[in-house]
Amino acid sequence: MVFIQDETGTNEANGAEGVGGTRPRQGGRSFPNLTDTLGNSLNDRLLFAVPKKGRLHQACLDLLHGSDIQFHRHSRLDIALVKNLPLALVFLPAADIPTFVGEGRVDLGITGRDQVAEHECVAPPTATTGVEEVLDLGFGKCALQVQVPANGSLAKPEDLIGKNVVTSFTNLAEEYFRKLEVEQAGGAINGDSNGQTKLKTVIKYVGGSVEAACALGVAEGIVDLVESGETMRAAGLKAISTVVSSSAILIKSKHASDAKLVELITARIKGVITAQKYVLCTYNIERAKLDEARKITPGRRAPTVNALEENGWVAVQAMVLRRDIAIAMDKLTEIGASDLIVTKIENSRTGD
Ligand SMILES: Nc1ncnc2c1ncn2[C@@H]1O[C@H](COP(=O)(O)OP(=O)(O)OP(=O)(O)O)[C@@H](O)[C@H]1O
Ligand SMILES: O=P(O)(O)OC[C@H]1O[C@H](OP(=O)(O)OP(=O)(O)O)[C@H](O)[C@@H]1O
Repeated sequence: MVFIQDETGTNEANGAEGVGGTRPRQGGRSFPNLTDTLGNSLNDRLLFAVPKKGRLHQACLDLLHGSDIQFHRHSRLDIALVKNLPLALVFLPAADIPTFVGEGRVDLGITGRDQVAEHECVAPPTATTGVEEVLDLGFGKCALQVQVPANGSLAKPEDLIGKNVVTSFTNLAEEYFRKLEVEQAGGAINGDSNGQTKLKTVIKYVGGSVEAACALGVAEGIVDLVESGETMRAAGLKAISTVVSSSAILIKSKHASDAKLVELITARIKGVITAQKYVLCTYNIERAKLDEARKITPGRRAPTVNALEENGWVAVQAMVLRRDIAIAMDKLTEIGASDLIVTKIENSRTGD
């Protein structure tokens, strides 16, 4: 349960500084379970939902740290007041974050794109509800895939029609097999009394260890997340189709209460993400080779070039994608660059 206590009797909101300040409580948001003192302070704060456990949790904490969002989370409490911004963090399961943000109860959130897609199957966005994607955070990359026993007879998703499929993503799985069944029936399948098409495929929910379902005889196939593929291989499964590709995303509500603060947090997070993606490469090169060198390290806008005291030589500095740096260094060395230095970027603001 999400709740908060004021253990010290102090109102930490009074210490909040910076963007935002005291704002009127946003429309429709109420926290009946909160004590008065901290309830008031929460209503003056932007609420930011963060996965409380699982694969995205630590990466989110690192991102908050890099963005200088300072907080102390009391043990067992799912809300933490941020010390240096009018912001409160709400620790929730990744699967629930699209609901809270989509209904405007929480302003910002980080979750997987797969979780947003799963939520939108049952709560399609309207003009006033639903989430808006602000940023792709570049971590938590995985794919929700249809998987079957590697040495079995099933080879394509259509082979699972009418069979048992186990998943934690029942909405996406239902939507996926409904489409397949409609396609197989040439566009028409029997409707039930609500006009909803009746699925032949049986979709069963399990909360975790989905990969065990086939070996245990609960299902002929599963719909589950794959990153490295190790879990799938170890369970003797193979992927036969991808339902959704996912990564962690920053989302916001359509009613976010403090647009300026949302912008500031987005800029900080973007700065940290960019810093993680790039390194700074500096080297010396003969001016005659500068054009070639610029092609290898074009920088984000352009490289910085400074004249060296030594005649005919320049010093170059450029941001290079971390994943490309080894090849760039090989190529620079080949054309005669010297004194190559690669530096980690701690933080950044790139202005785009
Ligand atoms: N193997 C993975 N690699 C990368 N990202 C993943 C992986 N598994 C899950 N994710 C991402 O993390 C999100 C949360 O999944 P996870 O299973 O960690 O959450 P949880 O169910 O809250 O935690 P737990 O499984 O520990 O109870 C997923 O929706 C997906 O976006
Ligand atoms: O392709 P891989 O790198 O092996 O990752 C895939 C596994 O990761 C997730 O489960 P997780 O380990 O989070 O635990 P869970 O089974 O309890 O959900 C997912 O459900 C797969 O089981």
